[in-house]
Amino acid sequence: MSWDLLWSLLLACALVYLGVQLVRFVRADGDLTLLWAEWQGRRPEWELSDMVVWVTGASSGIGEELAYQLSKLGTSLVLSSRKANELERVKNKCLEISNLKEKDILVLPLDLTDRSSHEAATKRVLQQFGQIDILVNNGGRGQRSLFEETNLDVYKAIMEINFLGTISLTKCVLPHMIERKQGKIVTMSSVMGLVGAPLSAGYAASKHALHGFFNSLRGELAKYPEITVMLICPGPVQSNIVENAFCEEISKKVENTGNQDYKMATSRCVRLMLVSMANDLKEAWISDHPFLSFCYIWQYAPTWAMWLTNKLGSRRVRNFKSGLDADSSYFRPMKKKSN
Ligand SMILES: NC(=O)c1ccc[n+]([C@@H]2O[C@H](COP(=O)([O-])OP(=O)(O)OC[C@H]3O[C@@H](n4cnc5c(N)ncnc54)[C@H](O)[C@@H]3O)[C@@H](O)[C@H]2O)c1
Repeated sequence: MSWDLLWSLLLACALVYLGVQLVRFVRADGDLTLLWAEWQGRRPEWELSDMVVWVTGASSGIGEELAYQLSKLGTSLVLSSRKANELERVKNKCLEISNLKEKDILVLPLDLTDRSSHEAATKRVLQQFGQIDILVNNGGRGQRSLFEETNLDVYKAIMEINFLGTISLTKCVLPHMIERKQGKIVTMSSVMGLVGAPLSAGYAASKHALHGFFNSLRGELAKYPEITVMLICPGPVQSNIVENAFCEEISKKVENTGNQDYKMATSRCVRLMLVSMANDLKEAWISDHPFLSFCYIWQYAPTWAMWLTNKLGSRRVRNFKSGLDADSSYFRPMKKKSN
């Protein structure tokens, strides 16, 4: 074989390899550490069964799906949110689809804003299971309104739920994890904890606050290497988040919740959360493109990202002002992975 032929073959192989990597990157729905963990890392099925997991916001959306996927892994569950009936519904479905028994699932209604109740709730969980291996701080609310038109009470309320409620529950559970020198504190942030976007200033602020808080707390816990502090940052995911979002006034509801087809399937988001938990990832970005690439641009070229945000954001605001769903008119439904 001549050298020319050999070089051509090598070049062709290299191009195919680069092509495959490019396609992988374009189809990616997680950051690079997460994709690596999914490909080569520990399986949730090996790591998470037999644990006790406390999920807040378990009555709908991501928290509800998390309860289902965890139940199939055999984890004991504590299901919390404000809505007892909905939690019972989720519990019954968990019992139906898994081998868990009645005693393995505790329904524990809890309001994140009622901070004085968090200590007693923690005691109740310990009384039932004797331990908490994972706390998933998932409960939260979105916001969709312009700053100029939004009452300050809305910003106060969103910080009470998404930030103060989350750190209050963490403060109650952490001493128990420290005593055992092990545990995982998994907090639901968002792509909006990494970037900003018009109409969501209060929501983005509450999620950015979680990053500042938990990234600092992780340092304080460095002497307990078996305690992991994790931040999960999903892009748009199918759930009730828009329906439940705050608007200009506390009592007002979002008028047009729009079409959810373009969003990531809830089951896929939760599968990637489980992979992140099994592999102790400190931060995981879970999102389809273009939101995922937006996170990279925001990190590496913030000024360009902000220029882009202004371009795309002004259309978002226009949609919102004309009564359309702010987002869905941007995106064509994309073919999605379901798990
Ligand atoms: N769906 C998305 O596009 C998306 C993207 C990024 C991050 N998130 C985050 O995921 C988490 C779950 O949201 P979701 O999308 O499933 O929305 P969702 O509205 O379907 O679920 C929110 C859950 O939080 C609970 N909750 C709300 N206020 C509460 C309170 N005061 N006390 C206790 N529980 C309360 C609700 O009852 C519900 O169970 C939230 O923290 C949200 O910010 C969602």
